[in-house]
Amino acid sequence: MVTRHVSLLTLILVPTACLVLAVLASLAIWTHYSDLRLLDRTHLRLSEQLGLRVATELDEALSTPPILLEQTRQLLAAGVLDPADETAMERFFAQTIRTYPWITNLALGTEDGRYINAYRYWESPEQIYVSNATAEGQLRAYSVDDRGARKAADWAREGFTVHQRPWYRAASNASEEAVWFEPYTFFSGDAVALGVSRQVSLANDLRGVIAADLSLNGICRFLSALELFEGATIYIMNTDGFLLADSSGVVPIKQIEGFSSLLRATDSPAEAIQTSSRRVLEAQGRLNERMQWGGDEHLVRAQRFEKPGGLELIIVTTLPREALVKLLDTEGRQRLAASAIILALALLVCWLIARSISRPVLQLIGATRALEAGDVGKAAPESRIREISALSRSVTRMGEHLHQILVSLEARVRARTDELEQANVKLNELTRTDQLTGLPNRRRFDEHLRQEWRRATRERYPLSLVFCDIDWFKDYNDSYGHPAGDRALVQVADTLAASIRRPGDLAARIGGEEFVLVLPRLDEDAAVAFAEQVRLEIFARGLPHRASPFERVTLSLGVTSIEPTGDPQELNALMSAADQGLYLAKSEGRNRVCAAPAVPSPELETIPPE
Ligand SMILES: Nc1nc2c(ncn2[C@@H]2O[C@H](COP(=O)(O)OP(=O)(O)OP(=O)(O)O)[C@@H](O)[C@H]2O)c(=O)[nH]1
Repeated sequence: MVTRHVSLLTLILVPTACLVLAVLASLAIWTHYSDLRLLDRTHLRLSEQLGLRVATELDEALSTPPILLEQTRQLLAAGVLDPADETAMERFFAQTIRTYPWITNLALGTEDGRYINAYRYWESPEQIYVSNATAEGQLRAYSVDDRGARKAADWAREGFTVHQRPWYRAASNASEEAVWFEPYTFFSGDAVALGVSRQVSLANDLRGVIAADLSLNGICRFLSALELFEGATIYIMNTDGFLLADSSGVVPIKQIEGFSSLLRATDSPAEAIQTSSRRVLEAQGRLNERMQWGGDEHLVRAQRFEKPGGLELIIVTTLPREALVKLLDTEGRQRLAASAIILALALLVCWLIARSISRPVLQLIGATRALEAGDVGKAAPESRIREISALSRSVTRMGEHLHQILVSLEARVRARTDELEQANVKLNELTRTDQLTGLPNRRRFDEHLRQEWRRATRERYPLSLVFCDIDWFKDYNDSYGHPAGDRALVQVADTLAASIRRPGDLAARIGGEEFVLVLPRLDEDAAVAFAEQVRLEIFARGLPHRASPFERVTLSLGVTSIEPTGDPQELNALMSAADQGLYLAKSEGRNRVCAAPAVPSPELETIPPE
């Protein structure tokens, strides 16, 4: 099976990156769904809060007319104000509406048909007017100054019947409670007004009706000033479906042939109002549902607003879902960007971590490969990671240990090699030495003879060879025993060894009781003299030999000499001549020296020089 290898960097980087991606993706999904839930909650809460704010504002604005009516009623009842004193009444009305900027009209109508009022137009609220009508229907209007005194006549009209006015009729049909009458538009066409009227008792029990009107344009301004996001609408209508105020910033009035009138919400040019109002009216002003228009889903919330005196209004908010989603999308994009940055940073950190782990590991691999290659002296690289550092120190120690082992091994091998070499020298020596006598043996003799023969050839001097053989040695052994024979051999060997003193001379044992002397630089005569000397020395030692006619141990010696020319047959000739000399010595009675000339002959077996 083939093992697939993965790098440490990949092993750390890929799973960590996948993990980070998975966490970010789960977070994104979770956030998305939690955003949607939050969106729905926010949607609802926002429309509730908007409705509440509008209701509060409306309540405050609409609380003024009834208060003014109550104040006027009390003053009339107490006789402080006298309807007969028109000038005082006018001034009181003019000064009162000047104090309340949203109040557009304060009026009194009496049962006997007289009428007194103060009013203002919406486009020039600073300018106050008064008007008054006689029981005969002559109506006169005047502008007034800051103190409420008539400044100039404004306009006049005949045939004014106060009892026909809607506000008068509304109150006179009711009890003494304040009654809200139908909303109306200013004949100037720039405001929608809402008013309240009530019956009052005047001096001498004469009954009359007082009324206070206020413009809803202030509410319109308040609605348009609310910070609604794009596509959101808020409007107020009455239960008959007439639009009183909305957040568009335009007063909801329709103009037909120079006359202004109230606009039905279902006729509004604003799609949000037109579409939602129908459903709101069907639901009688209580609604909280999602509706679809303009390609977006809207949350439509309607609440009723009621005040004593029969005022029933509906406050409607429509909030598009898309706008909120867009807000969330902006948030989402920011979150996405932040996530991308976090992801990039996380990947960078992963890569740094992976590299900080893999790099020292790779360096460690390098160090162990160096160890493998035999480079044991190097320290493994250090790392800041504790575990890798421990591993690195361990590899270093292993290297040092290996180094020590190697050094001691080398020392031991050197020592062993030295010992072996010495043993070899010794062994070599032993293989060239005769064990019994300690003299060089046959092998050493052969080497030495060749060596001296080559040198004598080179340097052109004579080379002599002497074969020595103990006489009647078999009988010696037979007479004295083999160990005694050995001792005799050793004594003869000692004598021979002692006889040679010059470099190049050699005394060797080449057979049982056979010895040889190699004598370079001696010619035949000198060699014969040397051999004679040796024979005499052995003889002189007087080693007893009862089986010998000389009654002592004696030597027979065969001498030969040559001036070598380099002919390989010369070595054989030397050997065979020395042997021949020895044969002569034996055959002529033993205990003597005989010489034989060394003659190289092709019949002789050739001893190779090496
Ligand atoms: N003790 C002892 N005897 C040895 C050794 N090597 C050879 N010999 C004996 O030497 C004797 C040699 O005998 P031969 O070759 O017959 O010669 P020889 O008796 O000396 O007679 P000639 O040489 O003719 O005088 C043999 O009996 C061998 O056993 C040795 O290392 N120790």
